[in-house]
Parts: sequence; C-alpha cells; structure tokens
Amino acid sequence: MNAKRLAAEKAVEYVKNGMVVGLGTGSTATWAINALGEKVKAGLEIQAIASSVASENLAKQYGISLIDFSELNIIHVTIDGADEVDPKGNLIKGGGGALLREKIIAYNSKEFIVIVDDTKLVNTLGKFPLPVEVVPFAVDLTLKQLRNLGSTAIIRKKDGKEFVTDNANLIADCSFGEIQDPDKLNTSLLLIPGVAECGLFLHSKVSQVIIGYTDGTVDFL
Ligand SMILES: O=C(CO)[C@H](O)[C@H](O)COP(=O)(O)O
Repeated sequence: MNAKRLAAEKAVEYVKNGMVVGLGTGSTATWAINALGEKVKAGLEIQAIASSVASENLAKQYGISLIDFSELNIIHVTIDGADEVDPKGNLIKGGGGALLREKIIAYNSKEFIVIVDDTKLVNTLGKFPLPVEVVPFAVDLTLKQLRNLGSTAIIRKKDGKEFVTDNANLIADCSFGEIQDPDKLNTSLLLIPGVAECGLFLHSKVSQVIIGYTDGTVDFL
C-alpha cells in the first residue's frame, strides 16, 4: 500500500463543495491533487490556489478551477506534505524548494492539514537539512550569517546548476543538527537580511497531521 497516497486520500475527504483549497507541492501533495482532480471530474465544486508552478499545472490538467489572489477572501483548507514531523507537530518543509509559497498559503489557511508517511516522523527535527530560501543578491554574506547560527549552509544544486525557486530565489540547505527549539531558530533565521523564508513550520499553525502506513492504516497527530 502506498502510505503517502493513503494519507493524501484521507485528507481529501475533508474537502467539501464550495471550499477554497490550498494545494501543496511534492509527491504526497501530488497524490492529494490527483484525488481532488478525480473528485472534481465527478462533480465536486472547489476553487484552488497552488503553492508552486508544478502544482498549478497539475491542477489545470484536472480542470480544477484556480482562483486569483486578488479575488481570494478565505482559504478553507490547505493540504501539503512535509519532510519531517516532530511529536508536537512542528515541521521541516522545503525538500521540493516550494517552502516560501507553501508557508504563505498554509499560514493564511483556516485549516492546514499535513500528509506524510511514517518515515517522516522524528523525535527531534534536524536530520533533514533545513531548507532556507535566500535572495541571490550577496548570497555569500547570507550564507555566512547562516553558518554563524551554527549550520553548514550549502546552496542547493540540481543537474549541476543552482536550483532556482519559483520566486527566482535560491535554497540554502542548512544542517543544524538536532533543532531543540524550532520557534527560536525560526525567529533567528527570519532576522537575517537576505533570508526570504525558512522551512520551519511551527505546530501552532498545523491543524492536523495525517500519517499513512504501508499496512494500509492511518493515524492522526
Ligand atoms: O515541502 C515540500 C516541498 O517544498 C514537500 O511537501 C516536502 O518536501 C515533502 O515532499 P514529498 O511529499 O515528496 O515527500
């Protein structure tokens, strides 16, 4: 059984007619968009906003109606994956490089449902290097600041070239070791000029985590 798909399909059960839905990014979020797309084909009426160009394109393929931010009054629910989840529901996100748009959409949603398989559960965040979106200007200075905070900040590369986000920024993957205080680190990172956003999503913003297991069961946090 595909555990990511299981979690995604469980989350999509929460989506009802008339809702505005935030679409996440990544392989688990893709399962959710697939499931929503099938429901839309079967008559579900929703509007959506996407956290990446990739998710927007997928939604368009299914005929999911996309709403412009200028017309948006409310996002009822956002469904998105994560790279790590701690027992309180704090997250590391950004493995797919979409963390800035994901965080804006998640933090402006009434409900934020996180979908993961059980491999994403950790006792303490930090094994997965924390993605930090940085503006390209004077990036070496920003990297120095990130290293001063105790990380090994490395600019992400893809196919031998710098990975560029949908916002024309770069991603610094920052290993901090175990992150004992995600709240404090989030604040420290956001104080660095040049940092656009970091991949720490704090538990207070997470409504529910749905965990899929390969044995076909789901669990909730
Ligand atoms: O934050 C993300 C993209 O920026 C993803 O949600 C995260 O990387 C999890 O990806 P996947 O569902 O493919 O395991």
